[in-house]
Amino acid sequence: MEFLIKNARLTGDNETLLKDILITNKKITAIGTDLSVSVEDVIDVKGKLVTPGLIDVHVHLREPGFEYKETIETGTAAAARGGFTTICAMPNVNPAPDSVEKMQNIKSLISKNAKVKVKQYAPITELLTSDRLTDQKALINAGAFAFTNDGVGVQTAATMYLAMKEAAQNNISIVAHTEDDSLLFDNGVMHEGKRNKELNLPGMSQLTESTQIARDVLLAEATGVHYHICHVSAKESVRIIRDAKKAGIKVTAEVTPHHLLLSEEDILSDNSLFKMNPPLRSRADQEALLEGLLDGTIDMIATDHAPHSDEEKQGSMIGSPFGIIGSETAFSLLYTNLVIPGKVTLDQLVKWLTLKPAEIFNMKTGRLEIGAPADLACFDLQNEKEISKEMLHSKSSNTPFIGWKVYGDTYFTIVDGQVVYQEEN
Ligand SMILES: NC(=O)N[C@@H](CC(=O)O)C(=O)O
Ligand SMILES: [Zn+2]
Repeated sequence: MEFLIKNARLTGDNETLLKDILITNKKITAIGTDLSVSVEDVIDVKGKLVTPGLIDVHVHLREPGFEYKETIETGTAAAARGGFTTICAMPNVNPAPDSVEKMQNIKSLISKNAKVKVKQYAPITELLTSDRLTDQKALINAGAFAFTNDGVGVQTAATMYLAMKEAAQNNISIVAHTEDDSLLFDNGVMHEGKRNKELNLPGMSQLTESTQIARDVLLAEATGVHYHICHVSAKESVRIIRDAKKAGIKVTAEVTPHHLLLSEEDILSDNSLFKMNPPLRSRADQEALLEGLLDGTIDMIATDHAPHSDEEKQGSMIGSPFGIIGSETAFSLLYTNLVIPGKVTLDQLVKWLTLKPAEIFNMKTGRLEIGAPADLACFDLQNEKEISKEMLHSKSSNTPFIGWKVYGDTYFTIVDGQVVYQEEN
């Protein structure tokens, strides 16, 4: 099996230099200008951007247990539609994969239904909410990618400490949704700041996040584990991570597209499409996240694709679940709103979505080089599109970005040399 992608713009090269990429048996086998090979299968992309397939270390596929929101099939179709070729699935499904048997069940659903590469997280503790640690060694043998209780924070320092000690020995990462429930007062639905008061909605303090990060970086230092922080949202968190990195602690962090592109000020009314955890914070927090990404404090961008049904996500924030989808719009939104205005470069954006997660989580993909797996994405930077419900492949459409106009929509996505998404005309 051999095919050729012609006239691709690659990051790192001059915009006008176009290259050809040869794919043989699932691998990239040649990259060059005017590759003179005779293959039958040729896609001429006419100067469109070709990148390594994007990597998303934070998605919710909802299967098993919540198939009305998303399935492995629709969630991976959404990932492919967004240019993602490797995604890491969170364990807050039902039942959560906290035993070998449950992990094997999810792995077999993935091998039957996934359209892109899926790595599966296992819980840090049984049921995600108990203080009983899962059997890390057994779950690693069953294929666990890393350990996280995402959706909820690990509430006691002792539990986190013991989990980290064990993970350090097993040479595996602890990935944390940081939220101290004891600092959550009155069932907050948005950032405790200016706008929640104007809208008369209960707030969630940034302290729930930043204080738990402070605790955890010290535990990470003591145990030597690799500690990765999910969806950082507050400027205080950025400061702690920056200091922890300076101190040589093995901490890494991700930020979502929505926390980079929106703040509480964009919430004009009580609309559940703007409800996510952590919430959109202040303009100063939003700016600190971009600064943190630019100076290397924050390592990568991850979507936190969190589908919920229309019924669940209509009306008020009060009573609706936290979370918005993100796989399909991440690249185009970030390209349009960060690269075009010159806040970040295209090379930086692509690295935060490919090489950085690959390096930190030891993945072979995420690189466009000879010998690498033929996981590729192609984006159309020339034509503008409006984000609409109809274009989405996810089962859900809970995103506040519907109606936004973007450049950089996905043209095609290739996994192991197979086209898994192609734009329809
Ligand atoms: N981010 C969210 O608001 N929701 C996520 C959970 C999570 O990632 O914390 C979900 O599972 O819906
Ligand atoms: Zn989370």
